[in-house]
Amino acid sequence: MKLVIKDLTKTYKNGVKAIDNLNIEIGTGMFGLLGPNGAGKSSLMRTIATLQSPDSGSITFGEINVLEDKMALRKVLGYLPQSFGVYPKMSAEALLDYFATLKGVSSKSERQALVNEVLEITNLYDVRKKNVAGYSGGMKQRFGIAQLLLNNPKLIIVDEPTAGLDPAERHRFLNVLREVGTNCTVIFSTHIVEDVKELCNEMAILNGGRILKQSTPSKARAELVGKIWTKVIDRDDLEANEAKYNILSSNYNEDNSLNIRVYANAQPDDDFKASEPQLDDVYFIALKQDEPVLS
Ligand SMILES: Nc1ncnc2c1ncn2[C@@H]1O[C@H](COP(=O)(O)OP(=O)(O)OP(=O)(O)O)[C@@H](O)[C@H]1O
Repeated sequence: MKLVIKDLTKTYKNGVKAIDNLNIEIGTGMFGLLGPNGAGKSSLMRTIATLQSPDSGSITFGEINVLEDKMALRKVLGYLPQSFGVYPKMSAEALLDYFATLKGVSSKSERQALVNEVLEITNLYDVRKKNVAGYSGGMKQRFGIAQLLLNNPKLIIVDEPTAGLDPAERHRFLNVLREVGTNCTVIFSTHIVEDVKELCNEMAILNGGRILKQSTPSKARAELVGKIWTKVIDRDDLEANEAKYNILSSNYNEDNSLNIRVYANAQPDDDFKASEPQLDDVYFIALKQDEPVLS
């Protein structure tokens, strides 16, 4: 099923235009929505999840007119918000059983089978008897996925789920999401380029409430072949180089020199070496091209 968003706009009461005439089509699979803080990711996700209304535009998911038939969308939606709030002192197993009851699964044995299944998928089965309130950040995020899987969603929205997770927990979380995302539409928002690289078959870069680019990670990188150049410079020369070249990023080397990555259609000068394009380059170029031109 395809999610189609047309001419979507949302301005908050304080005058901030968080979504600005946004158009996008998202098909089955893992879709990464990449953007810096304040880009409008949460606003877009909350709007798709029917938790807030836009000023104008349309959203359809398959046959469902999302803005007009909110209940129909909610039946097929699994949503993990950026912060889930406070958990009661209940075991994961008991809490999931309670959620399943709320979702209308009245048979105890059916609930048990369902709860066990989602605990297995999210790798929480061994810790099912522990209080969710005492779970680590990563376990809580996986629990968030377990609860949304209870109603077998066709559209899953997860808002910056890896923020604040340590590398091992992040890895475990991404593995769970990868498994979940094989036969439905998963929209995953993040400001971490690496998340998209590891997980998503489609991606879009969002800033200022607009889609700057939509592509696949590999296509987006392929477009930059022959256009990314690196050079080692003295750290004191950064400003001079910034004035001369289109620098995308710079990293310190052990000897305190800097490795700069530059975007240019041809080798800027003899000291530059061609470099294989990375997804970070795609992201930084999209954001740079979106910067207002100062006069
Ligand atoms: N309820 C609100 N009222 C007013 N302004 C808001 C509200 N929610 C978000 N904003 C503003 O809208 C813009 C987009 O915010 P949003 O939270 O959608 O971005 P984001 O990409 O999810 O960023 P972050 O990663 O920081 O959550 C920001 O300028 C933010 O300050």
